[in-house]
Amino acid sequence: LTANTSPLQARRLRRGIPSSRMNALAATSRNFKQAAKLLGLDSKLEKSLLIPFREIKVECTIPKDDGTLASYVGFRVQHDNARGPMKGGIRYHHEVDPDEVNALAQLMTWKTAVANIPYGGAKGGIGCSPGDLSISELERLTRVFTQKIHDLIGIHTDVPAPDMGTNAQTMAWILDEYSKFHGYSPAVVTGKPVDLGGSLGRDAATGRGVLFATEALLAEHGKGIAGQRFVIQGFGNVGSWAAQLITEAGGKVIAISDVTGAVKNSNGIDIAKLMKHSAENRGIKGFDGGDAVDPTSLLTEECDVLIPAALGGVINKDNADGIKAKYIIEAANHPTDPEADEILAKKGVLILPDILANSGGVTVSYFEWVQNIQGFMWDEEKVNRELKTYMTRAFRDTKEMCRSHHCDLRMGAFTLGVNRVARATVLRGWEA
Ligand SMILES: NC(=O)C1=CN([C@@H]2O[C@H](COP(=O)(O)OP(=O)(O)OC[C@H]3O[C@@H](n4cnc5c(N)ncnc54)[C@H](OP(=O)(O)O)[C@@H]3O)[C@@H](O)[C@H]2O)C=CC1
Ligand SMILES: O=C(O)CCC(=O)C(=O)O
Repeated sequence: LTANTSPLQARRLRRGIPSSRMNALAATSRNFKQAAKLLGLDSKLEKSLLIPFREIKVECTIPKDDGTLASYVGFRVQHDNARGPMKGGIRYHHEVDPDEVNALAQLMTWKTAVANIPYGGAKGGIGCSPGDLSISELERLTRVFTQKIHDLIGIHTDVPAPDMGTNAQTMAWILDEYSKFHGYSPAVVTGKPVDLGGSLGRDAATGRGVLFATEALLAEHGKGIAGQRFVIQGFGNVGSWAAQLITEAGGKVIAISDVTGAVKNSNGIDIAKLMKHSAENRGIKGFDGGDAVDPTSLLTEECDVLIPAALGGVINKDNADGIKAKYIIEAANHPTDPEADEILAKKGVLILPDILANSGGVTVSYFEWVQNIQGFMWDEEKVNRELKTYMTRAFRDTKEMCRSHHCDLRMGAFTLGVNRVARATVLRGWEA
């Protein structure tokens, strides 16, 4: 750390995250522009696709439990609605900033198009540390945020869902607060509790989608999940489900980290035991089923498959050269900077990009919304079966774009998503 190190860089360095990550919006827009070039998009259409539909910034002031007032900034960026209502999660994290929310909203537009579900893209967030707030403070914050944005979201306009730091309970509060203004509206959010119309299988969906996408990629190389060694960064909703399902499928998870620490066991970590430990101790730290390792070295551990399932920008020009995995499955959103992409491509590392790899979550959110609108509940087997069909098709369509546009998997997915959104935009008549 030097005198010039910003507070954000300092926090990241202490957690072992290289500080030289690119600005999230610059990185995402760079990938978009490369895809637009490969597709030969009209320059005016290109420009219009990049500009968000609407950016909302609200001040959320709540009384804390101790009677003092606290103020937080909330964002919702609605990026594009050419293919349907805008869709995307709401993140509670101290690093939430407008550029990152913008980038994540844009990624949602391409992701829903890659998954071929009838949505556009959006994302929201509140700059706060959810772990430092009590349950009642979190509820008050969520309700105030909903009061500020309720007339800009809706079943056919913008449908939020959970992301980092939020969960089914957060969605239940949004649903309740929104319903005070608009009448009972379960379809206004997805990822809500099953008792309130949530879908069976949504909680596991992103992790399960990661499993299906990984299976599809490995199968191309004559491999299966069984026998592969996995390293996972993040042990929240996505990371923990991915770890469980990979283990059930015969894969060996040899190292995992969360914000409290990292653990390694070359014989394979007992995930059920780690889940119990993590729930009882609020994190991985202190787990005795392996050796505690430095979280800084987790991403460069020797393994077959690396799954970042936490923050953005963690794989960048500082550490890309040290990565030893043969495959990277992007369960997190934008974990890899474009500069790292170039380094990893030269090393022959294959990257399954976020907008394909983690699209299982939004896909089952779509199933949830459909069930709410139909007033009919699917069984979990049907949800998982349909999810597999959607993930496999998205992988196949991406590979087809790779072949026709002579590009890697990231550009295959970007060209697929951008092309579908561009087609819908032109069909709707974008130039009056
Ligand atoms: N939830 C969903 O359906 C979807 C999520 N995603 C993406 O997946 C990623 C994870 O989201 P989700 O699982 O929902 O979030 P959660 O909040 O449930 O979990 C995040 C996990 O990341 C850990 N983490 C935070 N910072 C670090 C760090 N510096 N090093 C290691 N681990 C860290 C957290 O640790 P701790 O708990 O100790 O703070 C926690 O284990 C995000 O990028 C999100 O955008 C993508 C698609 C859908
Ligand atoms: O389930 C959803 O609607 C969105 C999930 C999400 O935020 C994401 O895919 O990044």
